[in-house]
Amino acid sequence: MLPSPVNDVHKKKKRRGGKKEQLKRQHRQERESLQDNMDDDDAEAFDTPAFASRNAGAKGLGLFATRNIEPGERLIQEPPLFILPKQDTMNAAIVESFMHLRPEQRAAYLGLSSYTTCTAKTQAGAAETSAAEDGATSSPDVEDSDPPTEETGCLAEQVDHRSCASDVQHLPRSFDIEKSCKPPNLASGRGDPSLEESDKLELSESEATTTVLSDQQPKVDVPNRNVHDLEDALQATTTDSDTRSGVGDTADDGDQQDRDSDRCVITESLAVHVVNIWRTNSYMLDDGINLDSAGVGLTASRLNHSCVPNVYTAYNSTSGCMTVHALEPIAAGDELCTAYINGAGKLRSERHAQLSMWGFTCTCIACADGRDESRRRDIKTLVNKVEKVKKQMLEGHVDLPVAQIEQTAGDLLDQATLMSEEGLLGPDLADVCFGAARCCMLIGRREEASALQTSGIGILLRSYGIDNPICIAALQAGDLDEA
Ligand SMILES: C[S@@+](CC[C@H](N)C(=O)[O-])C[C@H]1O[C@@H](n2cnc3c(N)ncnc32)[C@H](O)[C@@H]1O
Repeated sequence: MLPSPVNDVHKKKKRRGGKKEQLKRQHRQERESLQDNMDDDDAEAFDTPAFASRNAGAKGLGLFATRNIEPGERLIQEPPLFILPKQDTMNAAIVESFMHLRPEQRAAYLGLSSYTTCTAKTQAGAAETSAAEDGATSSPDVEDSDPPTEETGCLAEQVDHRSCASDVQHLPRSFDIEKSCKPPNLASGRGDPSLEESDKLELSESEATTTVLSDQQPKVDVPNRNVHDLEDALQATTTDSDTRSGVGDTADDGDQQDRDSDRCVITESLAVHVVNIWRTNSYMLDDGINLDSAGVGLTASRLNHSCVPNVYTAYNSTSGCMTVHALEPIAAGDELCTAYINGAGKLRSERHAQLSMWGFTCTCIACADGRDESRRRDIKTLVNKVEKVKKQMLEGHVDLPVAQIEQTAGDLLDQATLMSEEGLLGPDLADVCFGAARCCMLIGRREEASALQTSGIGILLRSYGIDNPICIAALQAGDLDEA
């Protein structure tokens, strides 16, 4: 369209519309160019990842920084292979989701490490052996780790809210936790001779039978030996169907070929392995509001645990991606570690009890022998102390005595300081800041409240990234400029 003189005059008039307009335009341009730069940086960051996967000694594989990393840098952004609602993380749902993956995804999934907490009724030994053969360096001798304090190895307090390795509470009602989830020595029958074969059931009868994801019969008869055999068989199933199709296939043949290559034969042992991989690698998909879904991300699955994590794993419910962000500066060569559990207010023995679900004893800096635990103990005391008041405030009690709110503000500030000193820099710290901000606000300490709110938002931005709905909501609620 040719420029119209009328439009031109109008534009000029508009342009002359005052300095305010000009400033606004300038700001908009600055914002746009900043956004462009950010996009470029992101593209660059994902072209050349800031980390590489390599051997992490006794931990198996791990992810290590290949260059210096800034706090808040997004390191991983990947859609989970599959997601399950938390209340549905039954074995059958896990196995079914696995069967619906594409063959190459199934192969990648089976390449993840698996700690054998659960074994098949008829194959207790085989499943355990296969996990070890599978390079699951995460399956140490149980004698080496803290012994579980109950015969089952599954304590109520081992149920964590961050990850699903300890999803025992979400197993089907008919599922007997006492019998189903055992450390490997018990499961294999080696550790407890009194254990009956029937006690070794992991999958319920209906879940454990051979299942075929196709209306046709499997072309490969899968022997119940170990997971490597099963993987080979799985591979053979797809290869067989691949080689069957020849030149000159019709479109129908193509469809048939697609269906064939999707075919997946599941035996009891493979099903158990699939479930154990889920238990070992799935994350609660923390979108900052709900923790009611879980998923497995191929890259994030290689992150090992530290009780002083330097990265945070989250879920962006808008993009549908799992994300991993740096919580602090990470030097080239350092390992990227996330926290499998929420261990802020927990002492080493409590953390270790929870982590036994993944089959290792943590040796991170916070777990080192002789490490002074007084700071964690103080955090624990404060967490318990403020819990009641926090609950009352969340329930909308505005008539709390000022002295009590002042005391709570002080306690939360102390907790935030201790957590920062302990290197606990994730969203839990943000929660403490927001709690303290709310207390300060209630007693008229507005400036302090605003500073705490800003710190909390900064932590959320570093942990989740600016495009995560939780950050967008926090920015809308808080002070945009200061954040
Ligand atoms: C989600 S996978 C992590 C990646 C795994 N290392 C691999 O090779 O694929 C979890 C398993 O890694 C191992 N692991 C993770 N953190 C560890 C740690 N701090 N110390 C020892 N082993 C660890 C355990 O065997 C655990 O069951």
